[in-house]
Amino acid sequence: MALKEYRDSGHCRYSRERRNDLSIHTKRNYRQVRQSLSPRFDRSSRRCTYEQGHDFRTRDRQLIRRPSFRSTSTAATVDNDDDIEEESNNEYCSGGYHPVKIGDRFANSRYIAIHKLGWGHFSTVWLIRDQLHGRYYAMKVVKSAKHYSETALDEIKMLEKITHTSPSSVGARFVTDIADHFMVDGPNGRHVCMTFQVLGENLLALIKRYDHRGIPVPLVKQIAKQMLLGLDYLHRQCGIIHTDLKPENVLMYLENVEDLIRDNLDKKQDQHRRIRHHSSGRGSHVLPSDPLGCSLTQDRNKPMSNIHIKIADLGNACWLDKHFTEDIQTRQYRSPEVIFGGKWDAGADIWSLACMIFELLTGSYLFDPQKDRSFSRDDDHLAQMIELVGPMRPEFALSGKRSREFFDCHGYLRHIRRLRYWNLEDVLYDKYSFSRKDARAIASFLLPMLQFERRATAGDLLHHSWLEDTAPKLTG
Ligand SMILES: Nc1ncnc2c1ncn2[C@@H]1O[C@H](COP(=O)(O)OP(=O)(O)OP(=O)(O)O)[C@@H](O)[C@H]1O
Repeated sequence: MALKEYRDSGHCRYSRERRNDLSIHTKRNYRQVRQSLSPRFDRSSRRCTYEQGHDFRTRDRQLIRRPSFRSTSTAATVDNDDDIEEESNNEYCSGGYHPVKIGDRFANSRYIAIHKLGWGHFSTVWLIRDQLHGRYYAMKVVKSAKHYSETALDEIKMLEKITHTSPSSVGARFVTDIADHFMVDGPNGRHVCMTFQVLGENLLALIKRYDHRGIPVPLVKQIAKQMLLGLDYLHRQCGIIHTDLKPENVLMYLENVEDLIRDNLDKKQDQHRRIRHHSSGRGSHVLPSDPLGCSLTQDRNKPMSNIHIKIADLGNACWLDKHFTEDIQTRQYRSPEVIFGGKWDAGADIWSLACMIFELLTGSYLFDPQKDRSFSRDDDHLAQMIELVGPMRPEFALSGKRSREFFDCHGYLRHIRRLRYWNLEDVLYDKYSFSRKDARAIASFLLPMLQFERRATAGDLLHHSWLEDTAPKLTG
């Protein structure tokens, strides 16, 4: 079965299909309908945003603050997915990407471009060598248009806060920090550049490696613990909310990365030389992303027993006390308060984390709402949440700027009246075949993160019994 077909899109969708033979919900239409992307420009935050429509089972999920609707990772290149494999040559234009060539020098010749690691809508990412210390870094070269540069400058402030607040605290190990930043001038304008530690594949690649059947529980526990330590550091010590947590934005850390890079470079250089020669002849700027992360993880069939992750891509992050936009979070990981325009805080990240952990355990989205003739994608999303977690207090449901679009004056959903409850423990047991004991333990860990109000904090969750035997051990 094709990977794309295999990956289902949320247990609730299936549950409705299964249970609603004659109900109004049978009218919900789950055909794969691609809606056109409709750009909205958020003037208050100077950020262009996109709402991507129904596009389930594609690898990449919508991104909000930046006009970013597709990015690719090294893993995508290797898996030959049906994603767009490289950035568009058309975006090498004024305001767009900087045309980096292998061997180009940056920051007064301190850094030299070695090869391409990946790209996003916002930037291209390059392996560079620091000529001063002989170390390797990943360099993000951001598009030059004003809103990209301004967003990147905000990102740098937050990355510097992360880097300097308490680098020796255990949580800091699980969040990406910044090594250097500088500007580069080129034919398409002035570009912000940032350098980072070189990391490996993202967690979506790991989900794929396990054929979307779920990552082994001990590995998921390690990821959950590290994510919570990282988030506790981000939220409590740095005062930062990530706002776009999802498997794509969590990268795997590589041991002995410098040695691995050196081992891999020789064989790749020939290939690059050929590609550079080939592409320059046609006036193309696009070099293929090198699947460095994949080759560096070496034997992909070898069972993994330990994992070390880093929370990455702070490009959509904001301060606890200064939000740049109210349009946050990728659809499937979006919290209810964000959907109905209520107040949100660091708890929004905790909601996303619960969705992410469920996905790591099962290979499926926790929520993947779809629109239909009689209800919107937001209506369906809120309905799925209530079906899983239980009813919302009317005061909570009606507390947002957009609440009246979705809820009547009693706090009931306006457009979807008939709900079928299916609690998380039963979903894990019935649909995903966890034992009753495991299902209960997982649900007891995830449900405090899915509370509509008084959601657990990262610090609270670190002490949950589900993570008791998982490293790193907490002191004190
Ligand atoms: N530190 C790193 N080490 C290795 N590869 C990296 C690193 N950072 C980013 N990459 C690679 O570059 C790709 C693009 O990075 P990233 O997603 O941060 O870019 P972006 O322009 O912010 O994209 P997006 O459209 O996702 O917002 C990643 O998918 C990954 O493959």
